[in-house]
Amino acid sequence: MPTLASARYGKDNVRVYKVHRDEKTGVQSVTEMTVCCLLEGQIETSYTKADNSVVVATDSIKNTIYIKAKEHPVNPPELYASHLGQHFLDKYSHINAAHIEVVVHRWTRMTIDGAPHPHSFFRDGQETRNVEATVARGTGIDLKSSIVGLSVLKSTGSAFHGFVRDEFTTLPETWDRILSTDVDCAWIWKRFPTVAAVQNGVERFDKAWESARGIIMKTFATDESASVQNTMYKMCEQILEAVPEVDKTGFSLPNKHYFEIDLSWHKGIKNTGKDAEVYAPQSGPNGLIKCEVARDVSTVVNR
Ligand SMILES: O=c1[nH]c(=O)c2[nH]c(=O)[nH]c2[nH]1
Repeated sequence: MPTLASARYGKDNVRVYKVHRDEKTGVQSVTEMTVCCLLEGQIETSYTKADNSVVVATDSIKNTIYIKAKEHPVNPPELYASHLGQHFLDKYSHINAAHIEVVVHRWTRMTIDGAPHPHSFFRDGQETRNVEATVARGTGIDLKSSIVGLSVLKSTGSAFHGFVRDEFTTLPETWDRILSTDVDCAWIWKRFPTVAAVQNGVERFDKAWESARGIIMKTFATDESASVQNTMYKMCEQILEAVPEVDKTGFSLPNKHYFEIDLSWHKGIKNTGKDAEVYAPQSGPNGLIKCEVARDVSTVVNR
């Protein structure tokens, strides 16, 4: 007999903008985010028996996302996601877990005539700050924070040699190459028992984001990279060192290739090896290198 093996539902792609107006200074600050909120619980009969009495309408879930953004700070997103998820458990006894995803888009304050502008912003890249929160009855709050879509490139200081050479290999070894990727870096927090525990010491979330972003940039720039694998591992080690409340961190990095172009067919132009200046950036295929690094073995076993 078929059995409902898993079920969750809710609203995705809810776009929210919130402004904070400092009445004293006249300075305004803005946050734009995209929210997904999915619920789990005793909702089986809505699937199996057409019983809508257990369904909190996804339209109501969308409304709740707005109301909670009005009632609570939306920064840091870890705190907002925790408040939002906890609400569904407090309000509906048959809901056992809320899965919240928040994507925060960049609105960076403009500098005009050398001074920060009080109410004008620009989008300085597609990078987002993301949070996934699972708020579960009797368990607590699991938070995963991430940086997604931070595009970086270095024009030297990267090598790749010593890899397997066999009858499938055409790639030459290189001691000097372009390295470029779109950083997707996540860090998983030790479980929080309550929203109050998330709130207590809430500065930890912005500090961790700043630390991770700084470590990623500095390591990418300064490491004499032997491979994407080794450089990302070095970043993970430093993030775990910098943020003691994080159990595990990891990366998913595309290796965006830039191919040399042999232009010798045109007047004998030299454009390869040490003479390479004009390259062809590739859209695909790309390498894709992932890893997770845990603080200790017990974390690997438990999660
Ligand atoms: O840093 C790299 N890691 C690889 O695994 C790999 N494979 C490849 O073709 N180029 C690269 N570069």
